[in-house]
Amino acid sequence: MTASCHGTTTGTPGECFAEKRTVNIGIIGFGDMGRLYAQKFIEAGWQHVNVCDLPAKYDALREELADSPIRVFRDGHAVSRRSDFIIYSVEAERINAVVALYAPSTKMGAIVAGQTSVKAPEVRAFEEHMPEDVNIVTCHSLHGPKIDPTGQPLVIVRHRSTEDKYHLTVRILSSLGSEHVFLSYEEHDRITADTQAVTHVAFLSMGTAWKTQRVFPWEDRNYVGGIENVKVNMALRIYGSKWHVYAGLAILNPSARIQVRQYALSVSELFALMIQERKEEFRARILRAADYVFGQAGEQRQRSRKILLSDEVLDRFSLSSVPKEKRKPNSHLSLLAIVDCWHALRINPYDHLICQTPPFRLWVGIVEYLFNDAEMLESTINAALYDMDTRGEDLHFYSAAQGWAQCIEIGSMEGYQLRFQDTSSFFQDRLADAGKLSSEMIATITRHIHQTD
Ligand SMILES: NC(=O)C1=CN([C@@H]2O[C@H](COP(=O)(O)OP(=O)(O)OC[C@H]3O[C@@H](n4cnc5c(N)ncnc54)[C@H](OP(=O)(O)O)[C@@H]3O)[C@@H](O)[C@H]2O)C=CC1
Ligand SMILES: O=C(O)C(=O)Cc1ccc(O)cc1
Repeated sequence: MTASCHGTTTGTPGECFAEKRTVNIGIIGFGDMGRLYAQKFIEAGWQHVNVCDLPAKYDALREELADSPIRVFRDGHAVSRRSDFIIYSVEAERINAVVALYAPSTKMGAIVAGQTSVKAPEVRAFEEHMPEDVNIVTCHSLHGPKIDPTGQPLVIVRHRSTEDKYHLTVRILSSLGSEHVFLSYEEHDRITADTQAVTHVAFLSMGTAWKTQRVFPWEDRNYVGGIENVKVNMALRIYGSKWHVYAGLAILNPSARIQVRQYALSVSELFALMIQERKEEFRARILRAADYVFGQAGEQRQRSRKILLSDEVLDRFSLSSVPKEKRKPNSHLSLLAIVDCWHALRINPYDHLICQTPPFRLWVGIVEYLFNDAEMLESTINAALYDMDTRGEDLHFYSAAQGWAQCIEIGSMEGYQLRFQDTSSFFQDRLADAGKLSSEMIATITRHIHQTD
């Protein structure tokens, strides 16, 4: 084994060959993310990857993985006893119960990590149930299971660890090829409350608003082209995913309520100004928020832009066969409200790009697109105040956003599930197409960003 595999994180996969033959990696929860991680560890040359799901799935998994180097065990006890590094990749809502169950079987001196999207409950569970000799270095991949982890952010939280176990963890996680972001668990939860929980509320509310109007947005010329494509593709992408992922990260994150509450308040206060046609107040509030988030518009009335979505990329990814017509003015209440929300909470979304998920990157991208185009922003403000078609749509968006925020506020997982499934079943015929198209859109935009870095 070379020196670089001892106590440093700089060893290349080749240099760490010996440790890849001896270290046992464990994964408890062989769902979408557990599978992705197991595959990546095997591809990187780790020879002992031990996995389990619920005992009831043991036989089926053994059969499925009969020809795979991944080793299947009956339960988390069997995985924990033999593994040096163990990742819990289960539903956030279950993390405490699952950790409590398997913690006593953890190998002495091992490292435990979790993949849940919210870290406070996970760290609490590890602290409460793990023996004191166990190291806690946890992680969170900020992308879904169908996205290539290469270059995507991977948060690593060193919570309680010796130096060598911490570096071993980083070397193991380097197999994913992601960009490491080192944070405390509190920082992680504060930032992801914005990059994930609030972003999802905006897209979920768009979906619910379309559903209550019985509108399939890909059939409606108002939702075709430009930033509308991002709204439609991302909303449907979320509704095509597992509800527990979104419910867990919103309801169990202690910072999410504060931020979601402010987003709902921003929607509500802006909507009140709109329907009262209080133009001066409304316009001044939007521009103050814009100055805070994007800086003062300079001589060319340009504000700062970092994501730089192009018209060509935006127009390329449409679910619709309806031709794009001249852009119809829209209030973009969802976008105005997020800038107002960032302003109210003194959040700089560009600082949060360190924890960007694909939907957040696109969200910031379309917001800056709107706020950078002075003409479009003025027509948006006018539509918000005086366009009666837009007002009807905004009423539905307003109601949906309040409903989602209340559901998160009261912390109802069941309510979240019912609301989520109610809207996703309305769109069910197009969810698969939207998932594919949005992944292509994300891949194109990721390439574009890396080329312009
Ligand atoms: N999907 C995503 O985009 C991302 C998800 N995450 C987080 O990663 C975690 C896993 O998500 P994901 O893989 O998508 O979810 P999945 O539902 O696909 O996987 C979770 C798996 O854990 C199993 N499980 C539950 N209890 C136990 C147990 N006691 N022992 C062993 N296995 C158990 C579940 O079984 P069953 O289904 O029968 O309950 C399921 O197969 C979540 O906390 C999520 O928030 C993080 C980043 C991205
Ligand atoms: O749509 C996507 O790609 C996502 O952003 C998925 C996602 C869901 C939960 C996470 O904790 C991280 C990423």
